[in-house]
Amino acid sequence: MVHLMMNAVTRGGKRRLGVMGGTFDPIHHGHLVAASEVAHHFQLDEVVFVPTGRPWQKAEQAVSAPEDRYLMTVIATASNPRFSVSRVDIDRPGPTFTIDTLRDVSQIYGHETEIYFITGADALAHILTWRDVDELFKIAHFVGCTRPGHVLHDPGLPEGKVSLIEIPALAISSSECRARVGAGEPIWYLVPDGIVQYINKRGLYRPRESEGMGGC
Ligand SMILES: Nc1ncnc2c1ncn2[C@@H]1O[C@H](COP(=O)(O)OP(=O)(O)OP(=O)(O)O)[C@@H](O)[C@H]1O
Ligand SMILES: O=C(O)c1ccc[n+]([C@@H]2O[C@H](COP(=O)([O-])O)[C@@H](O)[C@H]2O)c1
Repeated sequence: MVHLMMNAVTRGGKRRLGVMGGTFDPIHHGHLVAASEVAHHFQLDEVVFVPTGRPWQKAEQAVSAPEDRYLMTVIATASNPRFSVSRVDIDRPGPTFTIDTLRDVSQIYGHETEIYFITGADALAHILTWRDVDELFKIAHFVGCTRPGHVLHDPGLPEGKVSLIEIPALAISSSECRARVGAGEPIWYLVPDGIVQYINKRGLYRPRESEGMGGC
């Protein structure tokens, strides 16, 4: 079910592009289901996943190499013809701001494209802290996905610029996946099979001494 905070999203026969930004460390089925549900409800022609380069609000935490996160995103989305992955954020030097993501994407896809920025309810709650927030709402419509454990307390979002969509609850997070791998617990079926294999192959999320001692 879709809860619209505005009554209608303009259509006008334009191409509709979903943009899903995230750290994707690693990408998991929560991300993929959210993108799929938003694509279905808003009849998006394509969803482009954009792994962050340097997520400035996660500066305090260790984040895997951009190239690993990019490759995992490619692997996870490869089987869906409507999903693609962009390098714009990982190739841009400096901290990642969504305003730059949206400017780059709209330049690549052209101004005849309506952009829907897909994000979780947790991220949306902090959107007013994002760089050039007023400009963001001029470039894209924002779609906030409900996420288990996160209730959106409207921080004062502009009317008509944001929609909320309830998606099937998948209580998965990247941090939980990383913790499970670190503890030697399985992440099969929380992430696509190819991601389990990529994490094993690259030894991601493991304490150094246990490297090579088994699979996820
Ligand atoms: N299970 C989920 N359901 C719905 N949205 C999700 C889910 N997991 C993540 N998201 C959303 O996807 C976007 C990108 O998420 P991100 O890459 O930071 O993953 P994460 O699981 O939130 O990571 P971490 O646990 O490290 O914070 C965010 O907007 C986030 O809210
Ligand atoms: O533009 C900003 O200031 C900004 C601040 C925090 C997060 N974001 C974006 O929000 C998306 C989700 O981020 P994260 O860290 O929850 O994976 C991702 O595309 C980030 O670039 C953007």
